[in-house]
Amino acid sequence: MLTVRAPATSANLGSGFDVFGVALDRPADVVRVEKADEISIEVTGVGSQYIPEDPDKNTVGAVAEALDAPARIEIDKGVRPASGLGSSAASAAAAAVGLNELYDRGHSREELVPIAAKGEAVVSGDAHDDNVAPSIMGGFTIATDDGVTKVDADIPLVACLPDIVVSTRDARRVVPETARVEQLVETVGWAATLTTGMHRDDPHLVGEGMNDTVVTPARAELIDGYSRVRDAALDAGATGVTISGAGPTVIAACEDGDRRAVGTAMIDQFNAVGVEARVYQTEIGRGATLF
Ligand SMILES: Nc1ncnc2c1ncn2[C@@H]1O[C@H](COP(=O)(O)OP(=O)(O)OP(=O)(O)O)[C@@H](O)[C@H]1O
Ligand SMILES: N[C@@H](CCO)C(=O)O
Repeated sequence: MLTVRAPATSANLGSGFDVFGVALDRPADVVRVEKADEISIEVTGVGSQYIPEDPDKNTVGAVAEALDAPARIEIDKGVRPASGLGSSAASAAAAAVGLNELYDRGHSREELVPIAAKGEAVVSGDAHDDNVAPSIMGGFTIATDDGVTKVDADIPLVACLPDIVVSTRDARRVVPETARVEQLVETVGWAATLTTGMHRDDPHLVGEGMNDTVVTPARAELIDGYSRVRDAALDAGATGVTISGAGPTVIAACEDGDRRAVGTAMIDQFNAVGVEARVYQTEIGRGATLF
């Protein structure tokens, strides 16, 4: 049996809707694959009771189909589903890397990205690459129709996951259909600033670029306490705060020594509105690892 660990990810980062993503050092899914005559899936771990084992409904089933790689697939979930931490993508990324190796398909990591994204289409109706790209390749990724550009960045992060469920499918329904030209201009500025920050390992530039006036305000309505959590994190030293992926996780960039204070401030504010939450003090990490 072959084992793969694929990390949680945070997509969008404010200004990079459906384009930017980062691999998080933790949490992660662990997927084991073994050749078989047909696809079978077993799911254990965090939130496994909400994850279908039917290959037509699980992201890894679509990946096995796309690679023509029937297998017995065991998923040990470390990333809670419907979290905004790329839970469905972590399993898909791990399966893509594992099955590619198991069947010696010879795809590069970049070539595996659109294959793993077929799994995302199963759950959200849309094959966006921004979670699977960093989960497979690691670092900060820019995923466009032309491919994936990766930067190995070193930025401290805090991800605060409240005990609320927001499905990507629902969160995509509230995305506005249009934006004003001024919003386009400011978004380009923030995205360029964030990308420069990643190249320089500068949490201040990254934080400055974690801004968005189009998608994030619409989605914030789905997350109880979002504004107060964001304000408290900034007061505690965060350099930027936004919704992670489709939410409900809230992600903050900060200096190394500020992670604990930022995390505590975020949990306190979720608790103040009656929502339990947990924090991952993390950083940008590596992509899927084969064992
Ligand atoms: N292997 C899998 N792991 C997790 N969720 C899965 C998997 N296969 C199917 N699903 C379904 O996908 C949905 C969760 O995916 P969704 O994209 O909404 O959340 P997420 O991956 O945590 O978020 P985001 O993409 O915003 O970071 C759940 O309905 C879950 O049952
Ligand atoms: N870019 C996607 C990530 C979630 O899968 C979104 O925000 O809807």
